[in-house]
Amino acid sequence: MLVVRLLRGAVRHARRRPLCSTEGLSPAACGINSSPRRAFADGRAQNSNCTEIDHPKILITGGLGQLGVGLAKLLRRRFGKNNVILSDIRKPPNHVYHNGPFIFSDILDYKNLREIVVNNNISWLVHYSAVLSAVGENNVSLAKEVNITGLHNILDIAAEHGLRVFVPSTIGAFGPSSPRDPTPELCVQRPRTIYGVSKVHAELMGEYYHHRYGLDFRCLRYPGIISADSQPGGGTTDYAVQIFHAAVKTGYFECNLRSDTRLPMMYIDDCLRATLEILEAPADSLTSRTYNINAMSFTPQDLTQEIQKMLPDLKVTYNVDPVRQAIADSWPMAFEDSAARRDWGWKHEYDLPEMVQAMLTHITPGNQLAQAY
Ligand SMILES: NC(=O)c1ccc[n+]([C@@H]2O[C@H](COP(=O)([O-])OP(=O)(O)OC[C@H]3O[C@@H](n4cnc5c(N)ncnc54)[C@H](O)[C@@H]3O)[C@@H](O)[C@H]2O)c1
Ligand SMILES: C[C@@H](O)[C@H](N)C(=O)O
Repeated sequence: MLVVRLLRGAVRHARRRPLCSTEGLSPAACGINSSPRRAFADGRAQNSNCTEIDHPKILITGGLGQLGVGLAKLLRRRFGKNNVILSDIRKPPNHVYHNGPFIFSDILDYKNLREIVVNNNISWLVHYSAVLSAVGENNVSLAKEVNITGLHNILDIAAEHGLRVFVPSTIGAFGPSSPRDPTPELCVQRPRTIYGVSKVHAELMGEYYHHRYGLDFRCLRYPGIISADSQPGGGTTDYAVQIFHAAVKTGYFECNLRSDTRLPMMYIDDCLRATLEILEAPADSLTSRTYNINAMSFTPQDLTQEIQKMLPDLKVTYNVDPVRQAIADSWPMAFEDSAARRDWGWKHEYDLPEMVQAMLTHITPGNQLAQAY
């Protein structure tokens, strides 16, 4: 009886709402959304209104990692400095603190997260908090807590408040039984890491909430991301960032993956632009809620040779880390991303030579990681 009453209330509420004219609004944004954790409990479901989608107020969780600060910069250029709030559980460096709104937010604290969303009138949520692949294998319970319990909090809050929510997945959501060269959008997903398992869980939960509650869930499976001014957070693809700093600083790098380990990779500018593009894509252009995106694939040997074209003295030796190598050997070697290209016009700009040139241009002696963090 209670459920019937609440559903009737939700239908009445949806009828009272004005029709949305903005193109691309999801059912969530247009008011047929119900949240699992509270709306069914007290009938007070809230919904985004249409103008919030044109002028979103955005919260980025886990924003002090490799990707968050760059994304905040891009989104602030597009939507205004004060409309993008970075959050994390760590203290931001001064340059980040002074560049726009920053707030403490632990995704495991549901009540605090909810207060932040309500008090700041958040309409889009970019969920970047995570424990990455290599760190996750060293601390499975932390990875379960952050990547699974934390995700549940995010999805419930997003559904409750009618938010558009972006959750990145990864090449790590595939495993040794997936086709690896290339890996299609839809295929067997049996990852062998807690990171991968938690990301498959995130994809499926987000898609379930979309169908069950109308949540505007959007997800991209990122390749390994390569960035000049932010450190990677403990993943299997970290070598592809570290090699540049070693090349410029000492001319010597010890690689923890075998020289022939081929993995899909992407320059950060392409990754962040893809994220903005999927966030802005009209809902009716999306035939899926989870997309592969691809740019390039290379081995440590390919990367070394490309860097040596500009820094011929670079020397690389190999000291394989068995944990990272086993992970890399179970991941895609190349990624198939035709659905993203077809549905919302995804197109990468950086292949290996352009990426190497951009990285070495950014990593000048006056612009080292140590100074950025
Ligand atoms: N960087 C990549 O190569 C890559 C590739 C594929 C997918 N991704 C995904 O993109 C997202 C961002 O990646 P990243 O490289 O910036 O990660 P990162 O590891 O560099 O940063 C993650 C951030 O999450 C924060 N965090 C940890 N526990 C938290 C908690 N309880 N509450 C709030 N924040 C918490 C950390 O402090 C950290 O700043 C992640 O979801 C990751 O899985 C990244
Ligand atoms: C690929 C990605 O998810 C991350 N860089 C990791 O290696 O864990």
